[in-house]
Amino acid sequence: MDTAVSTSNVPATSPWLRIKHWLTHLSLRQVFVLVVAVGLLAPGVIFTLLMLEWRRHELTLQFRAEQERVLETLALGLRQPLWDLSLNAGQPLVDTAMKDARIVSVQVDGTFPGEPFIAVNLPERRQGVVTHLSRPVHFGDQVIGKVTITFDDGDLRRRLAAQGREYVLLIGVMLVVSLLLILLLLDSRFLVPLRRLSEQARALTNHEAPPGTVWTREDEIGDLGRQLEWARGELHRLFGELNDKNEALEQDIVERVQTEEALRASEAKYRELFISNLDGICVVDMDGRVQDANPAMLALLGVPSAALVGRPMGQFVAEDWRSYDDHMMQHRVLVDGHCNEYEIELYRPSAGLLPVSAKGVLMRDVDGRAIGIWRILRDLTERKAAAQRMELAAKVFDNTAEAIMVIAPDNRITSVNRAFTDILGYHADEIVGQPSSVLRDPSVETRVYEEINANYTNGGAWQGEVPFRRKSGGVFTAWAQINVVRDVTGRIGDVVLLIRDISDAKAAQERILHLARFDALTVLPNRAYFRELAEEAIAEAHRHGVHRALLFVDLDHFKTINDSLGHDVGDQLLKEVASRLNDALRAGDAVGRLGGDEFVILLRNLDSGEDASYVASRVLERLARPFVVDEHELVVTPSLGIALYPEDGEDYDTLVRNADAAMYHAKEHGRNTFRFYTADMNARAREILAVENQLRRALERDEFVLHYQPQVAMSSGAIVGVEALIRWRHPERGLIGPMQFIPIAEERGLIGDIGEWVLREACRQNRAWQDEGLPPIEVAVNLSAMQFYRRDLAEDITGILKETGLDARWLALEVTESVIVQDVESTIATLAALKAMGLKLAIDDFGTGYSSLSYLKRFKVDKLKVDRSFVMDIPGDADDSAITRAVVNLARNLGLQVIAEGVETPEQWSFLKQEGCDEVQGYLVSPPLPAIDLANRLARGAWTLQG
Ligand SMILES: Nc1nc2c(ncn2[C@@H]2O[C@H](COP(=O)(O)O[C@H]3[C@@H](O)[C@H](n4cnc5c(=O)[nH]c(N)nc54)O[C@@H]3COP(=O)(O)O)[C@@H](O)[C@H]2O)c(=O)[nH]1
Repeated sequence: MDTAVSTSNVPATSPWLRIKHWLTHLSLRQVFVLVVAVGLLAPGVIFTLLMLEWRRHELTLQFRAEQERVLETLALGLRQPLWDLSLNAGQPLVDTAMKDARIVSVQVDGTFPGEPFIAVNLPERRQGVVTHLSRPVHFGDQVIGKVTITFDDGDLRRRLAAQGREYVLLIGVMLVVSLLLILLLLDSRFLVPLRRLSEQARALTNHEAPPGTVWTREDEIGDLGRQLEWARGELHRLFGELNDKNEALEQDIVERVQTEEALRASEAKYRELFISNLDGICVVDMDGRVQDANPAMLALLGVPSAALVGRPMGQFVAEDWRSYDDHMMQHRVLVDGHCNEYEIELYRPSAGLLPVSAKGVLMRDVDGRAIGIWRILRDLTERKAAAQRMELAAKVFDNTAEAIMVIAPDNRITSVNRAFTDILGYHADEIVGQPSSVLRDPSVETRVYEEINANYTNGGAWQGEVPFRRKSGGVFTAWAQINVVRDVTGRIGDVVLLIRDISDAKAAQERILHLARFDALTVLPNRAYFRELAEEAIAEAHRHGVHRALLFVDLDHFKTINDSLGHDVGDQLLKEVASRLNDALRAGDAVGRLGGDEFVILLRNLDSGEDASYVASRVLERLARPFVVDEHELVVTPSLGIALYPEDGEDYDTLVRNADAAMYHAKEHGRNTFRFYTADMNARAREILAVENQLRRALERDEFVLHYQPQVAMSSGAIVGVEALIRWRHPERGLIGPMQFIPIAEERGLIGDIGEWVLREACRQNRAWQDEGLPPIEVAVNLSAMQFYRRDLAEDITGILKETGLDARWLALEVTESVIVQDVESTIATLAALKAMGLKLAIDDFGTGYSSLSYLKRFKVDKLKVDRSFVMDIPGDADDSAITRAVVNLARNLGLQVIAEGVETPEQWSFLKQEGCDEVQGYLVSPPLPAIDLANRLARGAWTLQG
């Protein structure tokens, strides 16, 4: 290889060198082939050339002889024709000669001048070299002409070339055969064994150990092969030994390198440990002088290396601790080889004293002699602070008001504080070691606790309300703060639980929430909370496409009771009403108090509007029974308005507004009833609002006026009294009847002032009539419930009578039956007081209310007024006739007067007269009249049926 490289690098400067270079690259086989080829080819070529030359010479001689013969023949043959100058005789001879293809031309010249005698020329026969041969033609001794023949040697050349090719072919075949034979011999005898020898030699060179080769040949090659085989065996053995030694050596080297590396690594590690150790470490010699110090030690002392190394370590120990430290070094480290940790203070030149823990370890050399001391110092500042913190934490742990419990990862309680034992009732000994689940409230599903566990496990902390069970079994709600303590790997360690008993706060919160949501008096949902409930129910109904109903409930004349009997009674009544409303509802329905005497009912379970009317009827029925409050037996009727979802409104406000409008409608229709909302009610509600506003100004503007309807005695036809009936001279709407504004005035609390005006005006007018000299008559004034139950009613009337100068006996008060039964006891007292003043008292609309006969006896009234609804159909209607008859009889039996109102027909008159009714009032006699007209009627005298 090396040779090849060097050889190839030799520049081929000369052809010889190039050939040499080429030859060195030839294989042995190529060399053999080359030698054999050259060896065979050279004699072959020479032989061929010689043979060819000899042949050419032979053929040339033969060709010359033939030329001479032809020339001779022709010269002889033309002797006669030329002599005779007979072309005919000469021409055939020439033509015959021209048949020889080697003759290009024949020219026969005579001795005469001019044209040749015969000339035949075929130039196309010229292919090689031509020779011109001439011979004189003798006739006798005389030369008579000359024959010239031009010969072409092309044929001769062709024959020579063919001969050459034959020789070349022969030599070629000989060469190939010879080569093949030689190569065969070469291969079997030389090249193959040589190749084997070469492989053996290569194997030796490559230190390989091929299988042993057996040489049987007895020639030089066999000898060489055997020698090589021996050498191979020897080499193999030697290499084996060498390899073993090498391996052992390598192993040795590897081990040594490893040991050195381990040593270096260990040294580096310990050096690194020394350098990076957070503890201050220094080496001091046996005199106590610092030999080496790590960065932590320098940092601890706050000095550079130069200020420490070489100095006695004792200089850096606080003076108070120096002898103790010395003692530890001398008597512990030097004697025992080491000492346990002890505390001293270091003196730091620039930063004062530092508490440290100190340790010493004796250093020995290989012979065990002490050569120094390792001094290890650790800053105790943080540890001391931590200890203080721990101490503080322990104090906090024990003295905190919140119960603290620590739970180990296996869910067992590992420690609790004093507050824990106080709050949960367990002594620490009883609870530590127990599973935390003993504190669970058994009524709460385990799943809830598992969820809490999962929450703080995932988040690391959790806080919230958790129910806990005390040792006593009692359960309380606690605010628990759970914190997970994780180790540096993030694994959950202990769990710390802070438990604050919030049962009181919770109760207070619930109370507050309750107060915020529920009406304090009735404990019904208040306006705001009821709205929430209703809006929820509406949203739910919207989702499910179902119906809801809202019932607006307003108590009729509740204000009267409140004002007359006081707020305590009113409150009690409202509570009772609330309770009865609740009782009237089915589960799922709800009632709330909007304020005052206004309640609202939410019906969830509703199939149709009929259901709502059913509930409304039940409410009416439940409230119909008298309420007994503080010995007062009170009758309170409600008016209800019903609005349906979604027909009458799709939101709470609309539904309430429409139910309210419907409720007013119910009030307008006699109260104690219910009405479903209809679209026109809102218009009516607006109208009512407008009326209310105008009513407030009507008194100031003197827009009220009284009409008087005569009441005549049936026996004489004389007008014995009048009923004062209010009218409103509305600036735009003209004269308005009381039914259109009295209920509104009552509802809106305006009736007090209006009623007072009516009383005063009626008394004034009656007195005026008397002053005019008209026959004295009673004037009956209607009292609304609110007026009737006013505490100072008697006082007011006394004042008015006094003011107007009317004698009390000419004033009658009409109170409806439904009003007086609202509070029987109060009524009795009020009626007695009024009676004592000398007034007349009549029960209006008698028969329509719920008065009991026993009460009637106790009511000090003078007159019963049969309601127009009974009179209307007498005598035709048997029931009404019977009722009217019964009322007349009752009055007579009780010693009361009886008056029938709404008498319109003579038949009614006759029936009433026949039954013994005392007085009548009605259109038959006269409609209500202005004061002046009434005065005229009075002046006219008695009324008769005919007149
Ligand atoms: N608290 C007060 N209430 C009052 C006052 N003024 C009237 N009212 C009450 O208003 C109701 C309606 O009164 P009014 O429209 O005046 O009707 C009275 C008569 O006009 C009517 N009447 C009388 N006779 C007939 C008749 O033959 N047919 C018929 N259809 N109606 C008739 O009856 C009303 C009187 O009824 P009553 O009081 O029950 O006797 C009415 O309830 C009044 O009480 C007031 O100042 N304060």
